[in-house]
Amino acid sequence: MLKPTTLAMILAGSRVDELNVLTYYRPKSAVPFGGFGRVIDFSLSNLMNSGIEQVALLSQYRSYSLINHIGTGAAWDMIGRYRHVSVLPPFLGSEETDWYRGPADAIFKNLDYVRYHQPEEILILSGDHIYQMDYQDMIDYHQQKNADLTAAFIKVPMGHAHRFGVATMDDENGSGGGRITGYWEKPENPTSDWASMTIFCFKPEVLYKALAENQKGDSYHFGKDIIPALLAANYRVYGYKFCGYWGYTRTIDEYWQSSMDMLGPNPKIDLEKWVFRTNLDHRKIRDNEPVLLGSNAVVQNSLVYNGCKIGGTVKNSILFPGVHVKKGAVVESSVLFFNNIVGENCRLNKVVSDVNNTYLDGVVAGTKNIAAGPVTVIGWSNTVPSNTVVGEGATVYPSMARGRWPERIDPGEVVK
Ligand SMILES: Nc1ncnc2c1ncn2[C@@H]1O[C@H](COP(=O)(O)OP(=O)(O)O[C@H]2O[C@H](CO)[C@@H](O)[C@H](O)[C@H]2O)[C@@H](O)[C@H]1O
Repeated sequence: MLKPTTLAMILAGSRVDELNVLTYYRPKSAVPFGGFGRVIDFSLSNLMNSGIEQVALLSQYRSYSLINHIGTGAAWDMIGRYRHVSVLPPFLGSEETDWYRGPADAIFKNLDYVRYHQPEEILILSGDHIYQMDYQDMIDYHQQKNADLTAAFIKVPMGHAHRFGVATMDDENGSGGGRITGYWEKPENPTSDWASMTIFCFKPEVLYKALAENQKGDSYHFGKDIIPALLAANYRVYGYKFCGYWGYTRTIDEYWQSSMDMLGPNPKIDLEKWVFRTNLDHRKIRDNEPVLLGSNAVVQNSLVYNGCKIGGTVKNSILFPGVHVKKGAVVESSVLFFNNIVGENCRLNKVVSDVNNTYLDGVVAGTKNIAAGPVTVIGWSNTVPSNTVVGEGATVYPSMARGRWPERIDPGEVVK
């Protein structure tokens, strides 16, 4: 008999078209974030800090980097007799050979796994977001209300509400939350600015029944299908209000902004206060030598991880392990993933650069207007020839063959 407890199922499946080249080879949850980790580390660290130790991850889109990153789960202390993090990719069933048709279907297809754990409650959450939250507070609220489903909501600017599932609650002004009185999935003209964070706490029997019913339809989403069905059947559906920071990072601009939110004198994401863990063995992060600052190096307001070598100037930027910035080069307001090499006298402004990119000497990439100009994105494994100019807001796809590079890439151009 297993210990009855909370079982967490992390939805880590999707590609997210708006992040284009960053999710070309990996799901959004596996996108590097914060100078040494991945987006998924926020959910996993939240679970660890909330004392939730039975975790499964559902992924079907190019899961390789995610599986590698999770490893044994030891990074989040999730290894032991009653502690684990399992990756559940789609499988060939005994009768059918289906991919997950949507998040609700992904959970449905793994219900035997869920039932085996005999959870007291089931926490379903997206692995795609940047936030620090104690799920235990939400579970306490769920139990206190004797709710069938509790979903977490955060206030967003009204102008953005159409991008989310939004709800009205019967205790609009209360601090905790309230019973949900109306729910709309990505409505054209929203009447509420409380956005669903895709964090759900279910009573197991209610979830099992709702997912079985949902299989009769042809759409398999929690926001679009499951919540409205439960509300229509008069189940006890509650909203839990979250007041902390939430980085949605759905677009490149949001990804860049959330990264910048880690800098400054009062970062919005404090990795120290709420313990943040990542797998230090993945990509051998643990083995990186100390940062080497050359005699002319200038580093201001930046996160620079071990394994970096700086000979030039780095301002308001995030450098993952193994980044080299050679002498005379200036990197400003940029995020450089693992093992980027920035050659002499290069200038990178507001650039997000995926892993293993090399900028040969004299490359100029990005905007002159850091405050308002667009982000420039360079997909992984590119070697940018000397003196190339990459215009602001350009997107370069991964692994552009050497030699095919134009001398100049125009602002906003997409190069494949
Ligand atoms: N086949 C699959 N297998 C496994 N995981 C999968 C999957 N397909 C998607 N996922 C994951 O499920 C979560 C929800 O993704 P969706 O694409 O269904 O919704 P979207 O993110 O647009 O909006 C949602 O997220 C916003 C922000 O939380 C809410 O406001 C809104 O109501 C909600 O629909 C994501 O974490 C995604 O990675």
